[in-house]
Amino acid sequence: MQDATLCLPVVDGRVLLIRKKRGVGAGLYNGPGGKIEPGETPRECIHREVNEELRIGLSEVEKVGELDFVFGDDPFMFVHVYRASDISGEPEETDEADPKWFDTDDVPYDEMWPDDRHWVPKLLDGETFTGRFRFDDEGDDLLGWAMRTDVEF
Ligand SMILES: Nc1[nH]c(=O)nc2c1ncn2[C@H]1C[C@H](O)[C@@H](COP(=O)(O)OP(=O)(O)OP(=O)(O)O)O1
Repeated sequence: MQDATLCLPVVDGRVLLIRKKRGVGAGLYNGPGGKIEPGETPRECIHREVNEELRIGLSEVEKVGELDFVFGDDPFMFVHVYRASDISGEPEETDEADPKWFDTDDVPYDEMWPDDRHWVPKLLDGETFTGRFRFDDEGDDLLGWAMRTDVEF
């Protein structure tokens, strides 16, 4: 099972997403983040990834969720989800990511992973959650999901 992180910065009624240029989910909008490296904590990972992908810092970072993705019968990725209430610096386009701010009531769910419409609204509402999402073998279609809210991390 691959461990990874995601962060959604939410500042002044807008959420910062990236159009991913390569890797898993390339072409989709997503929160910045990536795979946890050996010896790294999830928190260290999210700060490194956000700096690498957007050249910004995060502040007031809170863990809000854990997501378990399964492709077919195989575990695919376990993702630690963070929400940041502030950033430092101006998001820049890099060879990994193109940043874009969206109003929190205008999130582009049709251009995101299909699970996102189930958990991103909870993050935006200030809820905490765990979720398990089962896709087909290729990871294209979401076949089933279960979530819990009000989880302590
Ligand atoms: N179903 C899903 N829904 C979602 O919102 N984010 C998902 C997801 N499945 C994977 N992700 C995210 C989690 C994590 O932030 C990211 C992992 O993508 P990558 O493997 O491209 O990561 P890296 O940036 O570490 O890649 P490389 O450095 O290119 O190996 O994709």
